[in-house]
Amino acid sequence: MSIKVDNLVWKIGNKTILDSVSFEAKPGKMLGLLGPNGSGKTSLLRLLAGLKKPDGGQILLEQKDIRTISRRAIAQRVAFVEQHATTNANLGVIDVVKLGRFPHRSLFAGWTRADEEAVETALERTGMSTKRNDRWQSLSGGEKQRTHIARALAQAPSELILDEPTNHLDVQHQIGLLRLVAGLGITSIIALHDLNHAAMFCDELIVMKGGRIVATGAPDAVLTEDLLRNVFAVDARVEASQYHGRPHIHYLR
Ligand SMILES: Nc1ncnc2c1ncn2[C@@H]1O[C@H](COP(=O)(O)OP(=O)(O)OP(=O)(O)O)[C@@H](O)[C@H]1O
Repeated sequence: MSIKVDNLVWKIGNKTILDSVSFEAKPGKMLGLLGPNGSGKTSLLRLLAGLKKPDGGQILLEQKDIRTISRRAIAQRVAFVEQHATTNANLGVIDVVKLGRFPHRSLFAGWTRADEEAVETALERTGMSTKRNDRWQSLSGGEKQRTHIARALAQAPSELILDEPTNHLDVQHQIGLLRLVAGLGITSIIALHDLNHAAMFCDELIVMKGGRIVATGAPDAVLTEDLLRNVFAVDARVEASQYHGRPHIHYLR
């Protein structure tokens, strides 16, 4: 068990945003978080990253309640890329990526070789090496997103949480990013809107609707025609892809 969520409840005022949410993210596996707009994906991810406190239930990180773990200790193992991630406007790409090393550095230690290597590898893996000296403000939406992902990778996390990380990326970089995350071998939880991409790359899926989990399991068990109709309100046909064996959804016109 890497992250375990038990009967989680989160409210804003009187409104219940997350209700009785329970699941496990297995070590080293890629868990896809799906659901229509407003179903609670971002809220759940923010709680998992320790940015919000639950009103009920608990989140366990390696069997320890997240409320008993310090912010710094959480940041040393959990990296979170938010959906509308922004950053201080005057930084260069390399400065943003270096921020990922912050949780690992002690007050008096200088910049180490390990810090340098983590930053270089992260820039390389996200295809941002050649843009290292560019200013944040000069980047395209997709390049900003890739820079934030590089920052998260530089953090060398054991759990990586990504909120719609592909939403600004061209198709090459969407596939590249999903392939990268799938190949990292760390526990990842990733909110996605593209159900075919989720089916192709994720080991397991969670589907949310109205703040509750309505389905969990392997992509072929979860992505049924009934679920697509009932949860996403689309008519579709699902077949096993002859190219990758995972489910492939054909939406009907
Ligand atoms: N600060 C807030 N005040 C009131 N309601 C909120 C607030 N933040 C989120 N909500 C509500 O919580 C619900 C879940 O929102 P959330 O952003 O978690 O959904 P989501 O599944 O990530 O949606 P999307 O796919 O559109 O990004 C929505 O109904 C939203 O209106």
